[in-house]
Amino acid sequence: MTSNSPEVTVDVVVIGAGPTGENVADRAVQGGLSAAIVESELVGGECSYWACMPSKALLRDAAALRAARALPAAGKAVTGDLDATAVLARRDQFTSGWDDGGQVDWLTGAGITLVRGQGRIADTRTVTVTDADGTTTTLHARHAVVVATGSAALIPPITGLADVDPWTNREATGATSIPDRLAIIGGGVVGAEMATAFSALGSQVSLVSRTRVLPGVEEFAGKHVAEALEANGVTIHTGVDAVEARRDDSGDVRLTLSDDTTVTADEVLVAAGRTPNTKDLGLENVGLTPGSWLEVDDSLAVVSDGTPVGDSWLYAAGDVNHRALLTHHGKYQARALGDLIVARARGEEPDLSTWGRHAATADERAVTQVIFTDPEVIAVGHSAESAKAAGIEVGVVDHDLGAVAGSSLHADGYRGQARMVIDEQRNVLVGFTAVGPDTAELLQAATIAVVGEVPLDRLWHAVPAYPTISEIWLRLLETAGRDR
Ligand SMILES: Cc1cc2nc3c(=O)[nH]c(=O)nc-3n(C[C@H](O)[C@H](O)[C@H](O)COP(=O)(O)OP(=O)(O)OC[C@H]3O[C@@H](n4cnc5c(N)ncnc54)[C@H](O)[C@@H]3O)c2cc1C
Ligand SMILES: NC(=O)c1ccc[n+]([C@@H]2O[C@H](COP(=O)([O-])OP(=O)(O)OC[C@H]3O[C@@H](n4cnc5c(N)ncnc54)[C@H](O)[C@@H]3O)[C@@H](O)[C@H]2O)c1
Repeated sequence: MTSNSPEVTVDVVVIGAGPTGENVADRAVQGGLSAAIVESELVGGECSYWACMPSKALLRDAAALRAARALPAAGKAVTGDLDATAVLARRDQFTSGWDDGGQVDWLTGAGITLVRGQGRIADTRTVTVTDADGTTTTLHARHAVVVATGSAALIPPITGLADVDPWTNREATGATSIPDRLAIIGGGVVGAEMATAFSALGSQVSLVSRTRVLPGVEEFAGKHVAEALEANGVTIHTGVDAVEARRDDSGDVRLTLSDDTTVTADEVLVAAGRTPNTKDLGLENVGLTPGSWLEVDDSLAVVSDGTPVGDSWLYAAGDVNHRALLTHHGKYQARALGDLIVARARGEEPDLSTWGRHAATADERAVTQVIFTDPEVIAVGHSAESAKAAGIEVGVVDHDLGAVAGSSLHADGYRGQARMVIDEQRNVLVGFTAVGPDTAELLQAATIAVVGEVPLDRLWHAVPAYPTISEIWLRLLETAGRDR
């Protein structure tokens, strides 16, 4: 840093302008504080350009086509295959051609100062930002520094993998053409969604996973997705690791699996989990370990050995704190945290009670997720297994989602399943999972039931309209029985 490098003092400095960082800064400004946000790549973060939005744009046309083909007359009206070029062009619209001008306009309009460059924590409440020209700006925060730097694809230590130029989520969501053969390492959410997308767009997909498909959700949901992927021509290898990768002279990638099987492909996508963006963040300057996830307390203050760093000036939200690697949970944390920083700046005590204004209670009790595979998976709160592990007296109620009038009207041969996980002592829902075509929009009803801790007796009065897929609620309640 040179002596004449710019110095700026604001109330709050946020490092990382992904969905989380943008929302923390916005809440702080709405609360009357000044905020600067530091971004080394594109304002909008991974979600806007290489994750949620482009991946869903790659999936949407195929989902619409499937829905039409599940009906006899509409199916007859649909001829031909998906136009992959048109799908990629629509994806480009959603990423604005990887130009963040629109999001920068939003930031500016919200009264947030954008500082472009790599942010590093230099000292207590001090962040240095080095831009592409090497110029360093020093930002001083009167109240708080928030780390919202997100995560990147984890590249596992597989022999030869780095040498085959593997795709990560960035190359997959930004693909400019569809490979004839795509091998995917990882059967989690990214692997399953990208297998759905690329198989529909014309790739011959091989999915390799150490675990079952979608290990993070109830087993029945992953099973439905795996069966559908196989029915769509995806070859699935579960219970195996990819142990070696080589690209031969013809350009083919050969993956050797732990059961000695070989998978040959044109490209290999690594979807084996995430690593925190904390390697080059100056964590060592405040006694933290570079490259680690940032552990936080209930106020989202970064802790080291269980104790907040300094006097709780350093916070972490979004993927980087590893609570729930989902955009909407990062934004939820951001709203609580932005308001908490404002409260503390005003000398007010934050409300960190369960479901209190400044507590991110849903991260523990009601994480919500939609997995946009074929069929879709929705989940909120506990699975049966996680509820048992949490010491809850669990009641599990399952029902065939296809055996509902609304489902049978929705699509011929509709297949799916739904599960309620009940806390028997309190007679409330603590978890809900469903798998089936077009279930995404059912999730919020379940979320309200879980977050509202609505007694099952009262849920009987939430009358689902006939004939909708939501009638699954009535079927589940009937299966659970009214005299509980
Ligand atoms: C393929 C894929 C699909 C996904 N789909 C969904 C989905 O459908 N729904 C969903 O809810 N979630 C989805 N996710 C997860 C979602 O993308 C993340 O949870 C979300 O992006 C996290 O937001 P964030 O703001 O914490 O971090 P990010 O979006 O990663 O943003 C962090 C920002 O910080 C910047 N940054 C990092 N380090 C520095 C530094 N030192 N200085 C300055 N700037 C820095 C980065 O450039 C980035 O812009 C998906 C993920 C993947 C990989
Ligand atoms: N729709 C959504 O909400 C959505 C979509 C995509 C991603 N995401 C989020 O992004 C995060 C990352 O997703 P992800 O799929 O990368 O990670 P993940 O942790 O969900 O799954 C990783 C998978 O890779 C497997 N694996 C790891 N190393 C392996 C190896 N060497 N060989 C074979 N298999 C291996 C694991 O067993 C696991 O099945 C998730 O937490 C998810 O919440 C969300």
